[in-house]
Amino acid sequence: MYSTILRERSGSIWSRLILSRNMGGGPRTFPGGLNKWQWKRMHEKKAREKENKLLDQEKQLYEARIRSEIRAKMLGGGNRDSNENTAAKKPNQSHGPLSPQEHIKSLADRFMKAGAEDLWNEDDGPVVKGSRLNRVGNGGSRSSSVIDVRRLGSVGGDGRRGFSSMSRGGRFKRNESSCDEGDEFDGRKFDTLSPFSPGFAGKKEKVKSVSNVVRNKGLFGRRKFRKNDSSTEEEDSEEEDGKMGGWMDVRRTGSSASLGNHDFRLTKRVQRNVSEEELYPPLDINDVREDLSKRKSVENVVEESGEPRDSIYSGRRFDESSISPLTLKALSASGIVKMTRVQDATLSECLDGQDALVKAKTGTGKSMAFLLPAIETVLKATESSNGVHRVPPILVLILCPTRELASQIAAEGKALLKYHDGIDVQTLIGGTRFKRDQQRLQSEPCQILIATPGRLLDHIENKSNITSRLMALKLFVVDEADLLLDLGFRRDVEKIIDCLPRQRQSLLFSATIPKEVRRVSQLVLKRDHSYIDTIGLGCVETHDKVKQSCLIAPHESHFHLVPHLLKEHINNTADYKIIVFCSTGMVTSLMYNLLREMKLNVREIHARKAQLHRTRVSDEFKESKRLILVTSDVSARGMNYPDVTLVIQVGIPSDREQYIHRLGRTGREGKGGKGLLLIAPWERYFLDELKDLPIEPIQVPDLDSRFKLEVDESMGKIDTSIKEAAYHAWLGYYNSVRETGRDKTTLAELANRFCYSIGLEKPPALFRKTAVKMGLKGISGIPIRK
Ligand SMILES: Nc1ncnc2c1ncn2[C@@H]1O[C@H](COP(=O)(O)OP(=O)(O)OP(=O)(O)O)[C@@H](O)[C@H]1O
Repeated sequence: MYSTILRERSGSIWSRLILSRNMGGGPRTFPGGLNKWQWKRMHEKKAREKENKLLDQEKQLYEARIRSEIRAKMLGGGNRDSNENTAAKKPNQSHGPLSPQEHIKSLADRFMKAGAEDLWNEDDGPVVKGSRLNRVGNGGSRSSSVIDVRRLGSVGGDGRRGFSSMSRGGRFKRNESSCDEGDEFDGRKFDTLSPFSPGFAGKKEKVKSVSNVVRNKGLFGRRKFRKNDSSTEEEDSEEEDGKMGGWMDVRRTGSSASLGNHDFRLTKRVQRNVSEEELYPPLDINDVREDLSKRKSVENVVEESGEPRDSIYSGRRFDESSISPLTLKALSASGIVKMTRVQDATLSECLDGQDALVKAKTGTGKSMAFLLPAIETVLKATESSNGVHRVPPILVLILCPTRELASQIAAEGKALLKYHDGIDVQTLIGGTRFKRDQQRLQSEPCQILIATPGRLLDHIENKSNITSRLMALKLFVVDEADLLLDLGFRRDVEKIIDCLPRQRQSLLFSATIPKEVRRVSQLVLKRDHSYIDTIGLGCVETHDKVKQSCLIAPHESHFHLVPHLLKEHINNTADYKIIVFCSTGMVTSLMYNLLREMKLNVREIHARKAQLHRTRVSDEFKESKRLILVTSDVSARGMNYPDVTLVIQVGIPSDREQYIHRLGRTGREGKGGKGLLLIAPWERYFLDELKDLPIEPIQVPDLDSRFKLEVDESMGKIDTSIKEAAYHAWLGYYNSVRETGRDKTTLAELANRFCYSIGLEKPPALFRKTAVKMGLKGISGIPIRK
């Protein structure tokens, strides 16, 4: 009956349409009171949606088919295709439109630029015991390898490890992704790459560990990864600070959510369920011996140079190198004569035009290690060019994660260019007007550009003439490379790389280079790049002169303990300079307000603050003594605040690397310092990640009741909205930490304890949508807004 009515109704509509069309001009109104164009647009939209849905379904089916195919091969079906040659002869055998080989080839095309083509090969796929390993080994014959780093990789003895652990849904590495407010995470999904994604095989690289040059023959297992599905702040989408990602579980890890107007920091830490040995099989003992003996001989050289063992300097002087006299003049004007070890180890390699991945401890002069070759590159290119450009091309591009760091590197570059006429450095960073950037780039052309990825990409995508100016690029530097190649930034970096010429030199620098980053570094670097590690095998990334301690105390006592610890340090250190790191911007803000109420000399920096404020405070903190800076992770990387005497980290950092970078704000240029990690008993598990670092546990100090009262009174004076925002941020942060995020009831309890400890009478309600996203709807203790 309904269908008859419908037919009748639709019939009447169509007959009316036809009738009116015959009358000319078409109907004035369509069903629902829509006009002709609205009606047309509605149908177009519906068609598009349908098409997208179909495409999505098709994509999912395709991926599922490939996954099951791989799983089948891994779980005993391996024999079916054990002969890779056979597989190679039968493309399209069972993968519908694309065989794995074709698929890899298509991915290879995407990444096909100098150095990246070898991320992929036709053999990529489930590896059969022996055969692949042997082939890779043979392929590596031209290497003068000391350590077969291939064995570090996930393709181990049975040749299937990396892949099999993945296909089992295994986790690879904790995922760390933390974003401070204003990051670019806002709701963007970083989609899953194909199961074949970063599968790297059979590659070579030179590995130079202070002295020893080792060829890395390829350490490449497979990873499937997905950026956290997290949404954060809406405010400044360009802000990159604190934007971090990490390798993830094959499955989506934890839940995360938008916290509306509250800041958010996302961390997913995924515990391994495959052993370290399984992922990174042990090195051959002979290789290690050879490596160590080489290292010893270099250490002797360093000792012979007259520099103390723990000195950051190598003993070589800059005037012994081939850098230009004008740069030398600028160096000596700044009182810089001797090279640090990282500068010594990298300078000749970088000046030779080699690609390099460089690891050196925090505060040892990495910026200068890439700025000096950058200047030489410009000099060389300008000499050889005929100088006919109306606007000089950008010859050097330096990418770094935060605005403050970009400005700092630019200032250092300008100091080195003091006596060079006609060479200039510019920055492209968020927090400034886009149009103004364009005008500045036009009116004050530069050869060296220092940029944060988001803003540079904005310029590239908005078709300002930056893309054409980048066509002549000679040198591409990525500072804090592990962070920029991690998932939070990698897509942007990939897009930027797509705009750069293939013929270029690339340098990656960081104080921490996890093995995973070594693997993906080939997205940027050429196959034959050097790996220069001035820290060395078996040595820790932190400085001996920095005394590290850990204090484990209930979370609700942290707001009492921090002022106590600060006062204690201030009383014992005449020229104190302290940085307090908090987990999110809004918690930073709360801590800042508390310390200010307690009449401490304190400043705050986090991504919620306007750029003008951030720059002003950062500059002030650089120059000052007897000052406390409370900050989120925007200050964790690269910032060179001289003479910091103490770094306090409140709550667990996003990962081991972040702990090292935060700690690295003290003990710079070979000086001493102190670091204190303040965590709650239930955060103790994080210490496992730091177990190789010399961290001393310390006793929880006794706080007298008068002091506690003083803190409570000061807390009482803080605006409730700041506390509520801090509670939400806290909840968001720990909800996204895997260990705490998966047990929502416990999380709610912990959050409530935090809430009472900051003087809130009851937990502030969450938006329903937010609670749903966070998986907290219906959890007792989590109030929802009506
Ligand atoms: N050869 C040198 N002699 C004296 N001072 C130097 C030398 N090289 C660099 N410096 C100074 O050392 C300080 C730290 O350098 P820089 O910020 O480049 O360290 P970094 O290794 O990049 O640290 P991070 O890992 O935290 O980014 C700076 O003030 C820099 O000017």
